[in-house]
Amino acid sequence: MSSPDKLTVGLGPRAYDILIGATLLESAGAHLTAHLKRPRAAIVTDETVLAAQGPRLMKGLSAYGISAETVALPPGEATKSMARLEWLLERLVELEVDRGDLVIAFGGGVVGDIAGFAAAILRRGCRFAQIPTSLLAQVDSAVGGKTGVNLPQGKNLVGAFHQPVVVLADLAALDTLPARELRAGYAEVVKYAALGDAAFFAWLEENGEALLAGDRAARAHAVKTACAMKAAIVARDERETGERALLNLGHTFGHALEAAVGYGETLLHGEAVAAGMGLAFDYSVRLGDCPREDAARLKRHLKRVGLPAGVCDIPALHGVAAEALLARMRQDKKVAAGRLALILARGIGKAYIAENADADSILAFLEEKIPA
Ligand SMILES: NC(=O)c1ccc[n+]([C@@H]2O[C@H](COP(=O)([O-])OP(=O)(O)OC[C@H]3O[C@@H](n4cnc5c(N)ncnc54)[C@H](O)[C@@H]3O)[C@@H](O)[C@H]2O)c1
Ligand SMILES: O=C(O)C(=O)C[C@@H](O)[C@H](O)[C@H](O)COP(=O)(O)O
Ligand SMILES: [Zn+2]
Repeated sequence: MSSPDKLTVGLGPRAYDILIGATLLESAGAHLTAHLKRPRAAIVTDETVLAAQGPRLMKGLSAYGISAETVALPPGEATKSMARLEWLLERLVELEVDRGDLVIAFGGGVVGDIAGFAAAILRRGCRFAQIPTSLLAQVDSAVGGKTGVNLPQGKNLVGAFHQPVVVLADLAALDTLPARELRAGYAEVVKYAALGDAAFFAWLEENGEALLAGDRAARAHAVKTACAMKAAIVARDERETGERALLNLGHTFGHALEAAVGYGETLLHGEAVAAGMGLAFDYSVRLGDCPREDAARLKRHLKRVGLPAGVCDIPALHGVAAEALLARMRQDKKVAAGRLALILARGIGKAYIAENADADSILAFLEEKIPA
């Protein structure tokens, strides 16, 4: 059994390791023991993950004498709600989870975001660990400490920065992830390449399809590359006062698309981000900042793996009012003093923060991009 790869998120007193390997669920107890004050943990998961991967984790805890209480949420984006958060907090209180205990977020980004937020506010703050089981969570959401839930008006509008104490990314868990979910997670992988690493983008063009088809080595490379990039950015800008906003590439448009269709199966977060990246690159071309060929190359790759590259690829959004999307974009957390900020690109691997983006020009752009 080979030992896992280790990266560190260098946040001083809140620094933590990201372990990436193929048998981390079976050895979870070994990696969690140091963080436990008693041999007991509260696992927050969803019903699908519990059925697909739960037995591996339970074995990996009981082998080290750790008992676990489990709270299973319904799967899907709709779970990231205030109502479900209250329900979860009440379950954790019933289980007498205290400040000395560890909450384990075991699942995709939905579980990680809501469980992390619950840990952040339960008894004014409990520690939590991330055990991500989706590609999206392994490459992005489990790292960096953004936690929260959605409001009907917008994504992640309520939340907190709360860092985990450790991240265990088990690549074998991805073997049971449905193909559509894998592809949605792949969009965030493309995001890392598109925002800051042109060589990684070229690697994805060569290896992306193999990664999606199950190539474990390719998955390991993608998880390590994305996590290393995210860890470095988060260590420099934990609370998104500057460069961390680059991780929002595709999200200002994407979150508006997600909220417009309602949170659920119609449009997954990763799919919305893929379409949002296509829009961000196209808008950059329109401003004269990005070569047309780079936007075309990005969109070609997204479409080749089956992801949407714009509103035209999302039938549920055809005919949506541009003003309605812009209104949702105005709820974005990067808005400051009423001014919109967008993450745009000067080319593949060259994202930048465009503060004070022009609302009229965005509206005209959206009107052009939304099919009737
Ligand atoms: N906090 C952050 O930094 C951050 C970053 C990116 C995305 N997010 C958030 O993450 C969420 C999306 O995460 P996601 O794509 O993981 O969605 P998800 O959590 O809904 O998981 C996707 C689906 O796959 C299932 N699943 C997960 N792992 C599985 C496995 N190993 N085997 C079988 N089924 C499995 C889940 O039950 C779910 O149905 C969004 O809410 C998004 O806003 C947060
Ligand atoms: O970690 C970050 O920072 C990100 O922006 C990662 C995004 O992929 C993620 O979807 C995040 O939740 C979006 O953050 P938000 O602040 O726009 O809600
Ligand atoms: Zn995202």
